[in-house]
Amino acid sequence: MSAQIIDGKAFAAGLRARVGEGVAAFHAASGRVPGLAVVLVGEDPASAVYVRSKGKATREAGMQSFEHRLPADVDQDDLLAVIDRLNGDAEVDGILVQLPLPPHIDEQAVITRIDPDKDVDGFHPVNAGRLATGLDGFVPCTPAGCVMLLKDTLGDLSGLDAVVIGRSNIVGKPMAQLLIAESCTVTVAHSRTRDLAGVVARADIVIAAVGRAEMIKGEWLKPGACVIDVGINRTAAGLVGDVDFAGAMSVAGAVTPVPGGVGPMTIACLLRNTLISAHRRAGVPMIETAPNGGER
Ligand SMILES: Nc1nc(=O)c2c([nH]1)NC[C@@H]1CN(c3ccc(C(=O)N[C@@H](CCC(=O)O)C(=O)O)cc3)C=[N+]21
Repeated sequence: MSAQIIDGKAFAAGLRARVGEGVAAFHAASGRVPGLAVVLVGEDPASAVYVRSKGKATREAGMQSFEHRLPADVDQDDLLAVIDRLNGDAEVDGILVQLPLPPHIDEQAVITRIDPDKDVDGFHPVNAGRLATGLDGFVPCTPAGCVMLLKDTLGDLSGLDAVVIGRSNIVGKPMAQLLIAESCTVTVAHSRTRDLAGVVARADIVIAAVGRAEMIKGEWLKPGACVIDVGINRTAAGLVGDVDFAGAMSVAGAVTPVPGGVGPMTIACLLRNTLISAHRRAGVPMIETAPNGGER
């Protein structure tokens, strides 16, 4: 038996096309085009690639892309001044500061400086609090994309056992919040979890976000489980996820590939959040772009 491969790349292309239609409708209603500002500090090649593909996707959706490149040794105060300027710029609906930042910069101070109502990454503590309490805000893009793929694959998630492996502020914690909101029974596992294999064995839904190549083994899975692999690990053998893909394929019901799974959804959800922000800031009601509801 072989699992269904969840085609995140195709789903994300559809979502980006609908966001593009939403951009055109917003332009017709408001006379302006949504804008996303991306700030890149330093010249890390992987980050530069991501920033370039975000800029390209932003323009393809009909939005404005503002790119700010700062040297690796930039003063924290100068970076904060750039954020202040973007916070006050009416053309900018979304601000993304590419992470990680160089070690001399206080990442939390930078994230907290972004206007929560332009924080399309959903990393500001105000947005984390809104998500935890069920208020409208911005949901982090990777977990939002994972929920869309889960609903597309499984339909209603209510009552399912979900295990989130990883407890980062960016993926694991917001992922758990979203699954709680979908009425799953949620377990959050991490590096100190005892008997990870035993925890995974009970799960109808497995979200792997540990950042360790092929750590989650196919034999651990409950037969028929839906496996969402958030990992992107560069190895000698190429790009691999946090899940042993071949092993998972012979036990699971459905699996996301790496690449072509969660990654493209992250960018599509970033564009969707920017469109949502533009509508909120202009006071224009928005037509839903996610096929299965999407997240706040
Ligand atoms: N403030 C901030 N927000 C982010 O959302 C953010 C960030 N910082 N720092 C870096 C990570 C990483 N990230 C990815 C986005 C898309 C793919 C993606 O599209 N991947 C493709 C191609 C992978 C490849 O070939 O390299 C795929 O998985 O199929 C991957 C990774 C966003 N990040």
